[in-house]
Amino acid sequence: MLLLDLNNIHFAYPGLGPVLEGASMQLEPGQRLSLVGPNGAGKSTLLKIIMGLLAPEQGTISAFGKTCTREADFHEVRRRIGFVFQDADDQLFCPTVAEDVAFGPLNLGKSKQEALAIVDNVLTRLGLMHLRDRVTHKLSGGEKRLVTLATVLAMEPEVLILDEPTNALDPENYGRLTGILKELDQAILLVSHDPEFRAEIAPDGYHLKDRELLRV
Ligand SMILES: Nc1ncnc2c1ncn2[C@@H]1O[C@H](COP(=O)(O)OP(=O)(O)OP(=O)(O)O)[C@@H](O)[C@H]1O
Repeated sequence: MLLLDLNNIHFAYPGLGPVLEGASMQLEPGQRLSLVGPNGAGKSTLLKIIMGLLAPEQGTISAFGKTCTREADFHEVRRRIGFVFQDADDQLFCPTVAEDVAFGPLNLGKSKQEALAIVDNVLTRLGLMHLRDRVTHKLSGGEKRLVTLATVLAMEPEVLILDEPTNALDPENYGRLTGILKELDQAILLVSHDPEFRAEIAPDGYHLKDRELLRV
């Protein structure tokens, strides 16, 4: 079963020229793919289409073997795909790190005790226990990036989508991130302008060029 199967996607923002014209891509279980292309090519737009935040004018999106058409279909997609946004501030909104990491599991119906166990488990795995009780908005940019990844992993997603995950990371935290990603079993789709990072995590993938996706 394909985790993601996009076929012939066409998309334009209202009143503007086309961003995607016949884009197709597939993601298989355990696969790690990168998505590259110049600034403004439409990478973030494509990720938003996958998550059902933008609707294509033409084409089909299947996730986990099911065609997604209605908004309700994408609720399941958003539960099963963990999306790490480009800007951590869009994703962290609780007073403390522990509360931010617990938010997703609590939302999925876990008890307070279960959620706290998940918080300690995920933060320990990522080597971030020292940040557990810190005030989220006072963290550094790099710390926020890693905490964002913790909030996403706490929900045990089946696929991870990472938009420029190495932004704001110093060499130590860059190394920590690559170490974490290599350990994960989840399929990964990552957008990154960093060739060293792509070579390490997802050397294969798609190039978004002339509004289409080419396998590279
Ligand atoms: N909400 C919007 N309304 C109108 N146009 C938009 C909107 N969001 C993006 N665009 C335009 O759509 C095109 C694709 O943008 P997108 O953000 O998907 O590119 P990208 O490949 O992710 O770029 P980058 O590498 O700079 O992050 C750009 O020309 C951008 O200006």
